[in-house]
Amino acid sequence: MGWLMFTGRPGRLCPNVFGKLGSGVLPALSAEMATGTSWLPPAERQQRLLELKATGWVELEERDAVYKELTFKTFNQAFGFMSRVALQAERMNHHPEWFNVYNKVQITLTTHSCGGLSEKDVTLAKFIDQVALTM
Ligand SMILES: C[C@H](O)[C@H](O)[C@H]1CNC2=NC(N)=NC(=O)C2=N1
Repeated sequence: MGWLMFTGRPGRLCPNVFGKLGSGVLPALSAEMATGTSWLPPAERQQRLLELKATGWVELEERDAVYKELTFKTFNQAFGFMSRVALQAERMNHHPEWFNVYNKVQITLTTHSCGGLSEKDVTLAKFIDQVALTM
């Protein structure tokens, strides 16, 4: 698996992140902010991306998403891994885009509702790393 250069793409604002200004000072707590599917503040985003890159995730250049390719010994292991991730994805209501051929699983994480990376992608990526360690 190749490592891509950090593209330096600034964090993008998720639609509705700042809702309607209630009192005029603080942003309203939007549904995205409450569920962890909103834009990550730039400093936090940079820190989380550093952590994910340290475990083999790469930022995609063509869209605001992270990608990782995992190789297992057998199809059974790959499918067992996918089953565990699928159950967690369903619990989180946050689903990976993925592709499997025999013992390889390619995973892309992004958040549809905000069109980019959110806290849920980071949480799911870290869960995926933990599961992969146990296979
Ligand atoms: C309607 C429902 O909330 C959704 O479409 C959920 C399900 N899974 C999801 N998965 C991902 N990756 N991003 C989402 O925004 C998302 N939204």
